Amino acid sequence: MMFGLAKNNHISLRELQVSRANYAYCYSRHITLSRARLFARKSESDSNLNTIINIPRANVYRFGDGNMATPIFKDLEWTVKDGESWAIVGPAGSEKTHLLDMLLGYMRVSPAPNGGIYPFLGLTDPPQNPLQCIARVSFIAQRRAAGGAFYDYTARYGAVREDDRLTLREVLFAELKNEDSRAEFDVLAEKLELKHLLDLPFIVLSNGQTRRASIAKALLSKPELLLLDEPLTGLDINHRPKLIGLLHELHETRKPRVLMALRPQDPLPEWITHVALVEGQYVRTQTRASAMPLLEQRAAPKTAPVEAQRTDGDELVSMKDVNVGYHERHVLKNINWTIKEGERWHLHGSNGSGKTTLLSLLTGDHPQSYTQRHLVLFEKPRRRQPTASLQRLVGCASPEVAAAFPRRLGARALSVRDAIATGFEGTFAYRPRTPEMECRVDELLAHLGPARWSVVGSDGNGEKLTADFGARAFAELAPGEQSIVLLMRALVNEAPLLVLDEVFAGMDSRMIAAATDYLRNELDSKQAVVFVTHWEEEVPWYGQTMRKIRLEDGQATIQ
Ligand SMILES: Nc1ncnc2c1ncn2[C@@H]1O[C@H](COP(=O)(O)OP(=O)(O)OP(=O)(O)O)[C@@H](O)[C@H]1O
Repeated sequence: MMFGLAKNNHISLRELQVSRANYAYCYSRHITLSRARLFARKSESDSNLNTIINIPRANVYRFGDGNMATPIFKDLEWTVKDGESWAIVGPAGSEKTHLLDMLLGYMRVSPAPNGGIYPFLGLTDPPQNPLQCIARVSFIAQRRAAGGAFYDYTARYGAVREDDRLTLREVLFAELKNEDSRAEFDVLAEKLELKHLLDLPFIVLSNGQTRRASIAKALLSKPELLLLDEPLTGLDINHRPKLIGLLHELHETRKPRVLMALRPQDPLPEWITHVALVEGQYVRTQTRASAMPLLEQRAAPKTAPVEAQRTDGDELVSMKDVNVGYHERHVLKNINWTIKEGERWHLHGSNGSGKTTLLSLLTGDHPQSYTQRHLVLFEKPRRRQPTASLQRLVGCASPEVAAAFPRRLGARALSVRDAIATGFEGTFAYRPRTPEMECRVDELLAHLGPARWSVVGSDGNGEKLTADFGARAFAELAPGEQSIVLLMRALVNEAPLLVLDEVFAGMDSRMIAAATDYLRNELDSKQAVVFVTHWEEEVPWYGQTMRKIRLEDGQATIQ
């Protein structure tokens, strides 16, 4: 439930004003030029008329940066013709996001392409405004998602009264332009498998359900171009091909054209004909055939087997016939599950199958954890286990924690070190630290800090890089950096149980490699882990003795 529906909501107001001003200027210039071209164009070739994206050769800067500053992208040359199907692929989430920002007008392209980035929008009279014709849906964690204060993500677990919350139907209906759009709405709800969720409060939708709803909302606004930032993140294995098929269908009919940013390890959809490979300051644009060998090289490295895990530990969690429901809706049905010391679990199942709900019982976040007949957590029935103790006994990183974590700026901003150290108590507030705590934070920063994953980390300057990173404001970090800091927060207390839900979301390949290495080699053999991902090969213990629990429609199968 962390993904807001507002388009581009991670852009600050200042940036938005600047870019709107820039767009207003470009748009009026675009209108003047396009009108002139519209009449002159009869003599132009068809191929010019079919240009969707046009950047002949340019550097790309942040607004406010002069031409002498280091560009975000250098010598970018990119032309997209109508009928071509492009994907932006790159190991670093932030670089792909910058390229999408540029397409949205949030970066300065120098020299500005004659007639604007999107010549095809200038073909009508009057020309269309790019700001209103392009929609972006982003699935990576938003940099300032929670703003300054912590918000109570557990509200979702209450039995929300359905009449006092905005339903999914209401959220989507707000996008309908007229009565005719109703029929399209029905088709879209069917195709994105949202029909059965329409009358639920929007707040209770699972991560995957929220992502599908975000796409529906963007499509109902009828853009000419839909930009999707890592659309496969958090989608279950069945929904991925369905979504990719739907996007293909839309792209073929140009309703709308689709451009998505993918990770190198995501399968490249069959219908993609061209790839813009983003690495550092350079974007290499090429055909699918020439990009494939490079993509295969860059896919996340497979993990090799290490030692078998222990199976003779004490019980940390015991659930018998656990049920969770809201009115007549049963979300968990008679779950029996025991977690012992040292066990490594992969929890998986379709979107909406109940994984987050199950984990919220372990972390004590769910009010119905108190009413279970048999839910024993760390040798005590849940009712006798205070929530504050559970917060210390369970190290947790999840999309919910990421969305709720405070992102204050200014005097009360949490530094990276402060943010990691909140994990000692499992809270979200600053706490003074003992020298031992400082040492533990140092240890984690050495293993998981920028010296391990930053592109400038290997030049012998690791200590300074780590120290500087530790002092930075958490709220100012890129989304992938925030994700790895929140993983460190979950690990810092060396809790007996770790709950790691979609922890790699938004991380770059190098960060994932460092985190995988830590989880495989540095945990105490007594620590138990529940790892949640829709990508089995991402589980650090993939291919080894690993326990699996699968949820389907609220029922568990232990494998
Ligand atoms: N308060 C509530 N009232 C009604 N239904 C709810 C409520 N909270 C959650 N649900 C429903 O419970 C189901 C399970 O949600 P949950 O978030 O546990 O799924 P999940 O397996 O974690 O999914 P995902 O993989 O998409 O994150 C969903 O269908 C969701 O809509």
